[in-house]
Amino acid sequence: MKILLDTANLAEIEEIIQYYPIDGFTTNPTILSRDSSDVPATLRRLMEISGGKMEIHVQVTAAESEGMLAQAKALDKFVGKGFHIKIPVTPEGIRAMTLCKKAGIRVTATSIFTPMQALLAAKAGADYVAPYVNSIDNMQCDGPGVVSEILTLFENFGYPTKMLAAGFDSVSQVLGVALAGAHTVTVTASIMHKLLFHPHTDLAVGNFAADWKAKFGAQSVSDLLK
Ligand SMILES: O=C[C@H](O)COP(=O)(O)O
Repeated sequence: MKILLDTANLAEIEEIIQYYPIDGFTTNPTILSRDSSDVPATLRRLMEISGGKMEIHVQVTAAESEGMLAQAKALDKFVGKGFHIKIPVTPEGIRAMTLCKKAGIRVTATSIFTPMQALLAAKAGADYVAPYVNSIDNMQCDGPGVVSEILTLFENFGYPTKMLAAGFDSVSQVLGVALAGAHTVTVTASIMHKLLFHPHTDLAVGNFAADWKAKFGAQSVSDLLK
């Protein structure tokens, strides 16, 4: 399963990529307006970090399909390898997805809340669909369940479209979509840390260090081999 970071906060990103195996970045207009005062510079830094090996998802800001296609073409030329254009599943968006696929641009259908929205995006040629798991949960529906239904639809009809589950607020939601078979998830920095954290891991590591120090003091295990 691929793990992307749902942020354009470069300080956060630079810290996280030192520790975790990250496969790319997703942004949207809200994320970029919150995290960036110079969008081309932010994208350039993401491209440097990626080195052409990671996914970079950037969303259209146009409301109609021709504008979406023009923005997708410009962004695709700017970002290059790993670029995906994010397009919401409005009627104009579905039309834009078909146009972008004809232009050879990889498409992530976004703002998805129902299996039928995902099915229409897949029919329009989307490479990824991005349902917002926590928002679906908060509408008293089942976010991971919707992800699972979408994957069943893709399997039923043989669509190659992949799942990019997004909009998480808990580790259990990420586990839920992973168990459902999501190919990729995008998470905030905070969720990324929580995927690993467990107090008993910290306790165990602390106990190992204390037991070692009590017997061998400051010597390390490799010091003993000398
Ligand atoms: O780009 C999509 C975001 O991951 C959605 O997150 P949100 O549901 O927390 O707004």
